[in-house]
Amino acid sequence: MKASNLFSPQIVGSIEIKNRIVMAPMTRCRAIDNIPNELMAEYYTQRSSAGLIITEGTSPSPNGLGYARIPGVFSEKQVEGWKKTTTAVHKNGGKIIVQLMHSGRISHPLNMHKDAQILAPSAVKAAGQMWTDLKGLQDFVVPKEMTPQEILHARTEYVAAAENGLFAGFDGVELHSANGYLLEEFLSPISNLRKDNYGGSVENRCRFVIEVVTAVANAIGKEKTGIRLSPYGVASDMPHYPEIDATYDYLSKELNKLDIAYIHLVDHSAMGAPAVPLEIKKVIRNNFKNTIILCGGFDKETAEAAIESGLTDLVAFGRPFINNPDLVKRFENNWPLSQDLNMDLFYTADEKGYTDYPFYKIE
Ligand SMILES: Cc1cc2nc3c(=O)[nH]c(=O)nc-3n(C[C@H](O)[C@H](O)[C@H](O)COP(=O)(O)O)c2cc1C
Repeated sequence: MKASNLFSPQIVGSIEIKNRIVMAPMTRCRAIDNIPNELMAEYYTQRSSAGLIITEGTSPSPNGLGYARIPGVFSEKQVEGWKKTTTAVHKNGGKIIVQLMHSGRISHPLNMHKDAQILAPSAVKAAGQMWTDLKGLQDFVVPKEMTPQEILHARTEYVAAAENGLFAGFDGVELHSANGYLLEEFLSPISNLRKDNYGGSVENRCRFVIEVVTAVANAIGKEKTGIRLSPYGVASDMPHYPEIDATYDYLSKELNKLDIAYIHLVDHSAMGAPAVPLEIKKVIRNNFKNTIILCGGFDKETAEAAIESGLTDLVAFGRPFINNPDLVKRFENNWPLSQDLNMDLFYTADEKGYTDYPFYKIE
């Protein structure tokens, strides 16, 4: 039998990782008062045999805390809270990156501090609803169109949060420019109707993302900076538009010029979304010379094949890491994966369905 290619050490930017298995970012809503806690440290530590952990979406700003109980990394308490996770993961030999997720229009006032604002490139409401702890499911609201000053301010919030992330002990930062949140809202001409130099042409729609990446890379180092993209993704009401290919072709070329550590590409077809055309994955792969991470619906065999084909360097696994804290060991030993994934407990508040999934036991 051919040896697996999943277990060779790699270097991502400046981060040395022990295998090619990445734990995908997953919001789990355990951060009571938006502050990372001991329970979260335990959850990530259980999964620290991954070559690289990418945390759940973590807000750089009070304005980006759209969901109930998601963490931030903009206050001193949040930074102190995250240190518990980074210290424990490092002690266990793992590497961990914080995903900066500004939820933009995918927010509800009931989830946010009363002085926070729901901001987006344009005042275009997303279709759909979101969970609030106070009143259950609620419709999205019309966001406030960002002024040029608010755009500048949001960029400074990303930079401060990235710096806080390193101070909290993270090995790097992933900018969440996927799945319909603030950064992707700028990329799409359906959520971005601006008439200034942040809207209209491909170059203008990519401007905010490129400015944020540039500023973060300048602040913490390009070798510690990555980005997540979801071309053709439809999550959070992001319909397809005719210039998708042109947008991601341009964006990936610009990201290559910035020489950042990685691009993390998402394909949610395994979750019922339309498939991401292979062609756009290849375009991004060819345009971008540093590390590519692919994510979405992989198992051990398809991950090995994707690496073998040259389409990606690393593979991220999301749901399999929830109910298989020892996913890496199971892959290494060809042990069966757990089948009991409880989706009802994805976003609840306590340890059930979070830190209580068992490690594999040989009978
Ligand atoms: C419970 C849950 C929470 C998620 N939260 C995030 C998130 O915070 N940020 C993000 O970029 N993707 C998020 N995702 C998407 C995953 O990172 C991943 O792309 C998706 O689960 C597909 O990979 P899989 O088929 O291996 O599960 C989430 C997925 C799940 C299941």
